[in-house]
Amino acid sequence: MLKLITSAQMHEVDAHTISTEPIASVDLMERASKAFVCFFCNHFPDKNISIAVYCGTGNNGGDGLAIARLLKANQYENIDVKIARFSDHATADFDTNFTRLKEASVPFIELKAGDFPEENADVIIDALLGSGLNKPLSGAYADLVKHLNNIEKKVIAVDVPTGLLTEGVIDKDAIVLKADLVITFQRPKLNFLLPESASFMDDFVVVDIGLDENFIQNLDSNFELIEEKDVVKTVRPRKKFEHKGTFGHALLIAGQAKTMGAALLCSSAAAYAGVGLTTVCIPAPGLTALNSLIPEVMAIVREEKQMPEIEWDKFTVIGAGPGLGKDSTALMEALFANFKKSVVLDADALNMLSENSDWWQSIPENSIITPHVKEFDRLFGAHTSWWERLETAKKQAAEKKIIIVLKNQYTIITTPEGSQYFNPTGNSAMASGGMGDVLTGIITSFIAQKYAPAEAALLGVYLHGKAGDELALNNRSSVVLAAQVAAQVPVTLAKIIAQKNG
Ligand SMILES: NC(=O)C1=CN([C@@H]2O[C@H](COP(=O)(O)OP(=O)(O)OC[C@H]3O[C@@H](n4cnc5c(N)ncnc54)[C@H](O)[C@@H]3O)[C@@H](O)[C@H]2O)[C@@H](O)CC1
Ligand SMILES: Nc1ncnc2c1ncn2[C@@H]1O[C@H](COP(=O)(O)OP(=O)(O)O)[C@@H](O)[C@H]1O
Ligand SMILES: [K+]
Repeated sequence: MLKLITSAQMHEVDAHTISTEPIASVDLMERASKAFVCFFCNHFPDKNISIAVYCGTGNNGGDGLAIARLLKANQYENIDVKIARFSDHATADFDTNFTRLKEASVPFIELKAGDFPEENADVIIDALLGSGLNKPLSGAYADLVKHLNNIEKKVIAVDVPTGLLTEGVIDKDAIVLKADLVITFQRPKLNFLLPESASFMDDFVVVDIGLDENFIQNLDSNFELIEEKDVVKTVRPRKKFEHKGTFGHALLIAGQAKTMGAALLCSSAAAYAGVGLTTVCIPAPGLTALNSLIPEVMAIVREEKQMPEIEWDKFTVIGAGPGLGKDSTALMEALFANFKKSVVLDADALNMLSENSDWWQSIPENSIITPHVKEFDRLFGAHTSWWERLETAKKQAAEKKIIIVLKNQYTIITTPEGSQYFNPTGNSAMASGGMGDVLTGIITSFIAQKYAPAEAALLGVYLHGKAGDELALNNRSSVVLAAQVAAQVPVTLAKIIAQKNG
């Protein structure tokens, strides 16, 4: 896991690294600037492009000055620097780099508030403000950023897009210099992982600047980014002599006439993810489709008005909700009355739960809910920002002793203990119907296979996204369908297990 930290903590890490490595802060700035330039040179190999580096007078601006000098040393000849000296304050490392810039004869001008020259460069490097932002942009900075946004150039931001808060509620009307790419130092900033950042930046990459990792990992933060090695550590390869009884029996309660596909998708995904036995509880019209698509899955047929006979004790885990419709409250109540092990609730199970809040007290501890944003808000009330949703998830997971999987580009898994794990896998080719149903099947399958529910959630979310990445990225496919992801899971899983075996 990579611990994710606030800007204030990042400043602590800088200070700690400077004093204990030890390294002069201006040398750390040089190291950060080199890391930026190294990525930039690979990304923009054409040395003839014209580049304008906009610098503030803090350390982000200091980085900008060092970057301009290093780019010139790397044979980028068409460089000029624009310094936004809108106050008397400049950091010592800015001043040192200003002297070095002049020594290296990189052309520069100092901008005057309200009088900005025309910009003809191909690329703008944004080194105006970084993680030191402590209030919304106003005055000359706001004017400059609006001016640069209007000219619609390619913008590469240093560490943070100017004007974007790295954590806390992002104001959707904030004045931010929109970046095509952010080359950020050491860690993704928390807000880069929340959907509101999409209005201000298209993408980011993280470059290592050699800060003290041990110190970062020991900082007090409940936010973590899942790494592949965590998943490699968690998976358990199958052993000789293990049989279907070893891998549990999952029941999925899903599907209705119009949305039978959801039942097929979640139950097949459970089977592909390796559960020993899968049963799906569906209405009769789904039976032929089920048997044709995936004969390995067994069925409990339910009639419209009649409760099906379910031997609850037979099942290791139950996943409920995909395509279920909202008129299955009696079945859900029977589930909660009869089944005391972890359940996985998704889709219509969550929609019914939001209208039957007394069910909460019957949901077994360490159960998992997998809402997308609308289901989350239906359950816990409307939110105006994702930062607030993070706080709500933490509070609700602790109060209800459940694991909350809030789905998105970077799905967030919140445990009852208050940890919040961001998942890095997955891509927009997966934004297609049925994808969540597959995730429900996968997580249910891992619980059946005796992974602890939090492990099953982490493993399931990571693998689901990774399977989608393999399909979309390796095949250059712009759309991936849910059934393809389900069928890819065993392949993805095998690659993870192979890493474990060395
Ligand atoms: N040793 C370090 O601390 C390192 C810092 N690095 C760079 O330093 C940056 C952080 O530098 P600083 O802390 O100097 O901060 P910034 O350069 O981001 O901002 C400079 C100053 O601007 C002022 N400011 C904040 N919000 C403002 C607003 N809305 N309008 C006008 N002025 C505002 C603040 O006084 C702030 O300290 C990082 O983003 C990174 O680019 C890197 O060089 C790596 C090492
Ligand atoms: N842009 C994306 N990047 C990563 N994952 C995505 C993206 N779009 C969708 N997904 C994943 O697909 C799933 C969609 O779930 P959900 O909205 O419940 O779909 P459905 O209701 O159609 O089954 C989630 O796991 C989500 O993380
Ligand atoms: K910046």
